[in-house]
Amino acid sequence: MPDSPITIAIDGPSGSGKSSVSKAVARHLGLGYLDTGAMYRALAWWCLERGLDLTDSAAVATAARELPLLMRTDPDAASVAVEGTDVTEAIRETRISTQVSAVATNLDVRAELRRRQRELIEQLRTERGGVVVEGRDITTVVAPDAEHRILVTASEEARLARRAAELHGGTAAEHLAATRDQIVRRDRDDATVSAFFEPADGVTGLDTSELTFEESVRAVLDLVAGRVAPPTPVPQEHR
Ligand SMILES: Nc1ncnc2c1ncn2[C@@H]1O[C@H](COP(=O)(O)OP(=O)(O)O)[C@@H](O)[C@H]1O
Ligand SMILES: Nc1ccn([C@H]2C[C@H](O)[C@@H](COP(=O)(O)OP(=O)(O)O)O2)c(=O)n1
Repeated sequence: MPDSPITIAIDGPSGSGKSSVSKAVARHLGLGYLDTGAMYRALAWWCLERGLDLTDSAAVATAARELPLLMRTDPDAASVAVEGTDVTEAIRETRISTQVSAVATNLDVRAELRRRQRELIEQLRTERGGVVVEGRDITTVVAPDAEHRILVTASEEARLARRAAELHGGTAAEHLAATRDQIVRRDRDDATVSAFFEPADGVTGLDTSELTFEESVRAVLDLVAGRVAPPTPVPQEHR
């Protein structure tokens, strides 16, 4: 456990590598791991399970407040359960990936899930010495006071290729086309409620386009250890 609690906040668009890198960093540092995207996905899964229309904002907001969600935050055994059902795999299905933005762009939903995320972060700081928490609005809204704030990015080409390899086992043209909606359209929708393409003031950008997975993990560990200088603040008159 670190001497004093730390929160490492990581944001980024889909396929930038934030989930896999965050989990590896948490494992390496012995911290908790919180995947906030999984919380939005779990809510989408539960709403569909109950036959709710995802465009019915009031009904979905009520579902967010009632959601019986259990996030397991051990990076070696991270899982998500809703009402006692393990949905870790189910929430990764394409039907969820293509519909989750309808839930994630509901502002009442965001308020409720942010409240839960902050509670979990506090709990992990107390009980585990800290947390690596990743999503779209962690560096800016959920945990702007985090000890470390990083925006992981990658070119659209790299993100498409990574997702296509994960989902379809290859980067052939038809795989890339099938993946495009899940990445490009979803990021565009999600970007209407969070800013995750450019690092906010004080947030360090990390472009993983040309890095291997191991290099990305090492780059985050180096930033956290202070081995790489954080970005120089832009003087006021140059902003
Ligand atoms: N340089 C890299 N950094 C991070 N992930 C990479 C890299 N190169 C390839 N990958 C792979 O790309 C995928 C990224 O997926 P994921 O971590 O789920 O991204 P995100 O959470 O941003 O959507 C993983 O399968 C990961 O192993
Ligand atoms: N803090 C967060 C985390 C995720 N979201 C949204 C964005 C996505 O559409 C969904 C699912 O996020 P997730 O990180 O699982 O998606 P990817 O793994 O990057 O494809 O939730 C959000 O709005 N705010």
